Amino acid sequence: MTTLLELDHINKDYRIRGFLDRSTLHAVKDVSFSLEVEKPEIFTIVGESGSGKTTTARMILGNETPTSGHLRFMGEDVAAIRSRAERLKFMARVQPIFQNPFEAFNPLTTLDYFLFATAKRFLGLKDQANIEAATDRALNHVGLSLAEVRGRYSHELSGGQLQRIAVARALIPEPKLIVADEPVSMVDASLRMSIVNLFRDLRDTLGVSIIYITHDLSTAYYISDRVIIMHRGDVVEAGDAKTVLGHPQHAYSRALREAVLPPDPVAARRIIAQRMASAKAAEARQPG
Ligand SMILES: Nc1ncnc2c1ncn2[C@@H]1O[C@H](COP(=O)(O)OP(=O)(O)OP(=O)(O)O)[C@@H](O)[C@H]1O
Repeated sequence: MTTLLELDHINKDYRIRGFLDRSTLHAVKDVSFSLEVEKPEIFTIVGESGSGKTTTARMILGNETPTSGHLRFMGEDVAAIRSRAERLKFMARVQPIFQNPFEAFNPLTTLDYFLFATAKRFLGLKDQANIEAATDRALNHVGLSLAEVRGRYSHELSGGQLQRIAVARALIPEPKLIVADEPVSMVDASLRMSIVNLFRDLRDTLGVSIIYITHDLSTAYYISDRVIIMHRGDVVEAGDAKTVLGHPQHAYSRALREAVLPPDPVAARRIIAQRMASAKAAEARQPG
């Protein structure tokens, strides 16, 4: 087996400068996991707001450097990538998909422009026919074609369609890993499943692995192969998705599963804290 991605005891601290003092925020604490080339999978990171999911994603994408630990992609330490050429090669193989597809595309420019620019930058293509062929191929993987997208602006499409195009853009460089940070939270509820189903198709047809970051347990349960649950920077549970999400062991994971969380993060956090307190109280009442 060849290791695609390895997080080896990763920590990320931020120095917080207060009015009078400084403190350290441990955003990610001792996270370790790895993905294999030969076994493409949907690896999901679940947690509420502030649990360290995005920081972990940013480190995997090479946009943040771990405070300690090693993050390796295809055996190479990501923090050691220095040259522009090496960086471009890494970026082609590890592609991001972000939460808000409307922010991903400049509203004043047609969508095909971005797709062509990606093909030129990462595939080094110069000939327009080749650029268009690569773009069309990527769009076909998400159920679209260049003919449907050509000349259109982001405001002409729905969030769901636009997120599909964002997935197509990520596919153009032929990545081995996609890091999707809350990719469906701004998409209409009725279209969420179709986007996550797409991830499953990409895993199976293209052999691409996906790090799926979400606070949505239902899509996580439905598509994930493996899952880790993060809480305040710690991995509190890890393993096969159906086992972890179906039979959560940790009080926080159980609270997450049982909570039907409101969209307001403060209210969601309050509910989780209440449920954890009652779970702890129930555990304390258990004899032995
Ligand atoms: N650049 C930064 N400087 C200081 N603190 C940061 C920075 N980035 C993140 N943090 C803090 O690190 C913690 C983890 O944040 P992170 O964004 O990784 O969580 P998250 O689970 O992705 O939440 P969300 O879904 O809200 O993005 C939070 O307390 C956050 O405020």
